[in-house]
Amino acid sequence: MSAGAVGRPQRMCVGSPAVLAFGSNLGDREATLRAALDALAAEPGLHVEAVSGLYETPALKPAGIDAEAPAYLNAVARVHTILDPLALLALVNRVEDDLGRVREERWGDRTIDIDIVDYGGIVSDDPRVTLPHPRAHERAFVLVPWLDVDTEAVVTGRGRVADLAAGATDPVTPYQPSASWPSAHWFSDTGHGEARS
Ligand SMILES: Nc1ncnc2c1ncn2[C@@H]1O[C@H](COP(=O)(O)OP(=O)(O)OP(=O)(O)O)[C@@H](O)[C@H]1O
Ligand SMILES: Nc1nc2c(c(=O)[nH]1)N=C(CO)CN2
Repeated sequence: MSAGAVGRPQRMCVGSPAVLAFGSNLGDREATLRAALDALAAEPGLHVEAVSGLYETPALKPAGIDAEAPAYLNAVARVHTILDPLALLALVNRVEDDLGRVREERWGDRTIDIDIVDYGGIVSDDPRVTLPHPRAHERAFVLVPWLDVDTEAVVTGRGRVADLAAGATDPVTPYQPSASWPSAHWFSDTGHGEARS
């Protein structure tokens, strides 16, 4: 045992930090996002450390912004998890399925979408879970909420989230959540949701 270790409280830090992006443009969007957060927070292998505010964003489709489609609410959460990337993907896919996600057209309207934006800064070209998320660096609807939970965040290989957000052109409007939407440091200390004041 090294000198100085005796008697000093040690915090074990196993697992990896990860960043999840959430979007919803069908149904009760805020309630669905909140249900997704609650479902993830109830998982023993994952700790939700911080949750962004909500942002309303026009739907981005393969042909560009679609002003006729229902607008999204987007949010980002910073988590810590002992799940590896594929297990984390399986978990978020299960949460999506439980919340009525239907997979039809690419970038089609959906009750819930959960993407793994970053996992410990690693780079992977596995098509099942590409890291960092291959389009996160160009999406203001990911970058702006991400800044809420980590002002110093970096997209591996792309640069600082703050700089990328400043250069992204898709419109993002802060959305006033209900009183029960979690504060930015939800779960960080107590493990229980604390409402945004
Ligand atoms: N980082 C990642 N996070 C989530 N899914 C990923 C990731 N990398 C690859 N995938 C794969 O992408 C596939 C399609 O996912 P999904 O239907 O959520 O895409 P999308 O949300 O419509 O589009 P986009 O990926 O542009 O956000 C999934 O089957 C999943 O295996
Ligand atoms: N505004 C907005 N547009 C999207 C979003 C999203 O979360 N927000 N997600 C998509 C596929 O992941 C496609 N288009």
